[in-house]
Amino acid sequence: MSKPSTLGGACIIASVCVGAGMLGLPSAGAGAWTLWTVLAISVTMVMMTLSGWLLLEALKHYDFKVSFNTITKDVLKSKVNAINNLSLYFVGGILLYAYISSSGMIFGGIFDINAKLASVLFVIASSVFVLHSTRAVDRISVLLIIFMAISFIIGISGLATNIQLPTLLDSIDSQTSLSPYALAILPVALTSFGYHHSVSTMRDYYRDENRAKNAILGGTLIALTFYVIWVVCIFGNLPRTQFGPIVAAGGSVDALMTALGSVVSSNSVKQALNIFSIAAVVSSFIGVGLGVFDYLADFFGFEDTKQGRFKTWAVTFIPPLVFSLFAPFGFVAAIGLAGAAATIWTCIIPALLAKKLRQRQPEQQGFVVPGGNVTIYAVIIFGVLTACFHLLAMADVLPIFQG
Ligand SMILES: N[C@@H](Cc1ccccc1)C(=O)O
Repeated sequence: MSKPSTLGGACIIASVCVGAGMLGLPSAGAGAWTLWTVLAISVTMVMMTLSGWLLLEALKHYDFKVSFNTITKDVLKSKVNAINNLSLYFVGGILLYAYISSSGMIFGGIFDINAKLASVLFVIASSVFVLHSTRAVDRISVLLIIFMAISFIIGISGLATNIQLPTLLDSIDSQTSLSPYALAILPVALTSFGYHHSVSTMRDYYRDENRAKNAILGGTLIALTFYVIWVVCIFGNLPRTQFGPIVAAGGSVDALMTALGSVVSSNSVKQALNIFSIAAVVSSFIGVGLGVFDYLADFFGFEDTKQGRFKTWAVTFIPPLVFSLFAPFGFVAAIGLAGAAATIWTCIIPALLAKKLRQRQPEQQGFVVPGGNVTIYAVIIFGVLTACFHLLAMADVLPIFQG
């Protein structure tokens, strides 16, 4: 059998990364604008790659099939593992919540119905695939990814040819200092580079840490490339001053698309961007939904029968739906909150695992992340600060861009 290619694994990691975070980046970065946003996402990419590598290094002491859950329980004990699991579930739940809220607004607008009714109909229609089987999700995902790829290319090339340098660099409004806004991007950027539940899958896929390491780096590099193109194309077309209504709408995807629609003259580019955003929301909803579904089925011990799957469906989708109907609080805020929680299992726990295992076995063989303890502390500090930035932004302590 031929060995799996590094590029294949890199694409898997990139497709796990690309999702809600990417859709939230333009609104989260509007305050800091192009240069600071690109800097913030680049720093995040480096830290999130290192944290994935630290998890990989920790896993090398175990069997290829060993998962995140098992290693955390073994090295850091049950209490920390419970926190790890809780934050994993929380991130899945809040991402579903964000998708349900934005799909309600998108489809409510398209079909001219109430957004809440649209959310309910969206959940029923899309979660059917998850309820049916992983195979159904696999099929529909391929279709959605084809739609996404084509519409992304058309939409982005339409935007790219229309980039205005003064808009991109915000040189008209050079008086305002943009740097204080850069901190608020980090939680959303952290979400956009979250892939860490797939690290053990990658290791088992290659059965070689060094190749898995390259696939992870390749994946985060592909994601970074997408994000930079995405942000530059949007910031080069939509002036910073026009982000006011988008920020006021909580950075929702449909508000972003409406604003883009007003500055893009080509109808086909407008349509392509709309199709892209819908396909991105639906595919991420189904992808994250399947992850949470499998996780909860295992957690509650629900069987893989019709009745069992229905129970799992209910615990997976009803809580985020109910929250989005009764407590809507904005897309970007939800994505940032996901980042603040994800930092636990994407930065802090991987660094602690590697640290503990380096102490346990000072004579290290095989894959070791470069930089010694400096890398470990840098990842932990980055993770803690990112969570703090989100909490500070929520408490109105960090400057928030209002447009
Ligand atoms: N990166 C994913 C979400 C995610 C976060 C954390 C871990 C795994 C996945 C997205 O932006 O949609």
